[in-house]
Amino acid sequence: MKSKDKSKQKAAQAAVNYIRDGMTVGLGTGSTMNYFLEELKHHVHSGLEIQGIPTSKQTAEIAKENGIPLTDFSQTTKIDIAIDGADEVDTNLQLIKGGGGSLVREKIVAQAADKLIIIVDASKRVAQLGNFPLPVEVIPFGWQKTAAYLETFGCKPVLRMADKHPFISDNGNYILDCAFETINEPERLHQQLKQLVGVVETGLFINMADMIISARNEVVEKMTSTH
Ligand SMILES: O=C[C@H](O)[C@H](O)[C@H](O)COP(=O)(O)O
Repeated sequence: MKSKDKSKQKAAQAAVNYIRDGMTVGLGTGSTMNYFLEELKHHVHSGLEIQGIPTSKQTAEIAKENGIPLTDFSQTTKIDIAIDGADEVDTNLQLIKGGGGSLVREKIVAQAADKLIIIVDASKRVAQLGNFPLPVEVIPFGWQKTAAYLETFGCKPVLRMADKHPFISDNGNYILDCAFETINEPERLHQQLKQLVGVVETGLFINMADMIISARNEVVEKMTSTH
């Protein structure tokens, strides 16, 4: 296993310790989360009783294959904890997410959860956000116009493609990957972009993470938020 994968797995294993019997658990999306689902599967098979809320069709499928029980989000009154990956994490626990295109559902589930734990390999930790192009989910209608407005905020938006066609999110939308030179004020930028008609959501997760669990090979580090 490559060192980055080992690190993702270590962080995922550390996060499973926060899951208790009876919890409703938000299940994020991505390769790091897949390690978490693998780990959770073992605990469920050993008797851990949880209900999962998947943040994507992909995660729902993997959870089902692994025998992890899922529940209907619309009928859920409380999510005790959500676990998810991230593309970048800064020193204030602000995040860029959406590399896998699931940012909207991830953010809805994270917002509904009492606690959000982010699991990453340590290479995702940065002093300042912005090296990773910011995913912004947009309505397909007039996306070129939305992209032009986004550009005025100092980025180069690129329409995400999959097999020579625009990538379509689980919500039927497009993703514009917006490369900024750097993001100095993530909260302000998120608010500004959110105001544009056509923007559904940005991949900036501001003041949402309660804990970051990062790993470099065997070494696991935890950062907790004060917000
Ligand atoms: O849309 C995808 C998510 O925000 C992922 O959590 C994020 O892209 C990190 O994915 P990975 O664990 O594969 O690096």
